Amino acid sequence: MTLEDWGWTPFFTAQMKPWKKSGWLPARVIRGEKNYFRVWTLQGELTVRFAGKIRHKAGSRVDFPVVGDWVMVEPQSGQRGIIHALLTRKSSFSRNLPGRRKTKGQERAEQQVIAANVDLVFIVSGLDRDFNIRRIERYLTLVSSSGADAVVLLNKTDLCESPEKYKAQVEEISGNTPVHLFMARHPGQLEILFNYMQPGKTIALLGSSGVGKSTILNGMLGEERQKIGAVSQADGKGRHTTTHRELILFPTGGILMDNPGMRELHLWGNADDLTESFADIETLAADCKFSDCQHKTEPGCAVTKALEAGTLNSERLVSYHKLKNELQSLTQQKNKS
Ligand SMILES: Nc1nc2c(ncn2[C@@H]2O[C@H](COP(=O)(O)OP(=O)(O)OP(=O)(O)O)[C@@H](O)[C@H]2O)c(=O)[nH]1
Ligand SMILES: [Zn+2]
Repeated sequence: MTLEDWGWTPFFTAQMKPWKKSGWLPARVIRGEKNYFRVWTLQGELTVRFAGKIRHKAGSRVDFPVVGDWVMVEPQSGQRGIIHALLTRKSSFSRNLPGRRKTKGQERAEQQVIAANVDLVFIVSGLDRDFNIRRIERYLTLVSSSGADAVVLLNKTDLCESPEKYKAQVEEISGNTPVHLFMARHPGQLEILFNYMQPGKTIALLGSSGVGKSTILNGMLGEERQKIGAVSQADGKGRHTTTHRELILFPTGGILMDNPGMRELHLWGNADDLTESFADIETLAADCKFSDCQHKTEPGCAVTKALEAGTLNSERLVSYHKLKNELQSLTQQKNKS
């Protein structure tokens, strides 16, 4: 196993310089427990703690390692070690923890990093009652602010009469993001996902509870075990509701992040993050008469014009305004804190 198999790239090599002679090892966080982390290094898996002095220096939660992070570890005896530094993240996946901290009675925005250095996110949505285009829009915005790429999986096609219609609806808003119809219960379909797996590439699944993330993950793990001829593992019953995040290295190449259902989806980012997920509206906005047009009642608004012409869906515009408000008020809260 090489560092590259675990996602190491020149981006991280460039950050290693100060520690070249330290004897510390680059390590990827594969699991975080309350007081320790499991990391992978070229010397195998280690159980490590966060050095006290960094813990003291770390100003906010953002500076604490999370699953997917690369850290510098001082190895110790007994497969243990100490984390001395956190390498800058290539991408990070955050949410806002609203109302967790108060400053002078005011709610303060607090960023919680959930996962780091994810390259690709499968946004999973069920084609049963769960389907909600506005939620997909929200997930697309969230992934876009993380710096990762996205793929939309519309799962449970067997429970839907006209899956193609939903696919077309999502393609209308997804820009360059690929959209696939999917049936997690059908093993033959997993190939669609394996096509995205590559050595060193970290993939995460995102979607509300019950959309089929665990089913997909178990399917992929099962298939992987068959591919490498491994005996089915002790947890052969299949895993149920996931309770922690961890990275799973596929011996045939690629890393999958097991991610618990994200129920609270509070965005973290700023209004610029909508540029990608709402490229259609942003493009129209370039033709508005006023550069600070809010696309509400202003004259010469190209967005309102598209709405009247029926080329822009009104619900999509409502969703845009809502997400924009949310991101703007988050920026205000951040500036206060
Ligand atoms: N009919 C049908 N059911 C599916 C499909 N994929 C998953 N399911 C079922 O949907 C239910 C929820 O699936 P899970 O894989 O547990 O969903 P999850 O997203 O991991 O949920 P959390 O762990 O709560 O986040 C299970 O009963 C699955 O068997 C599918 O393609 N078709
Ligand atoms: Zn406008």
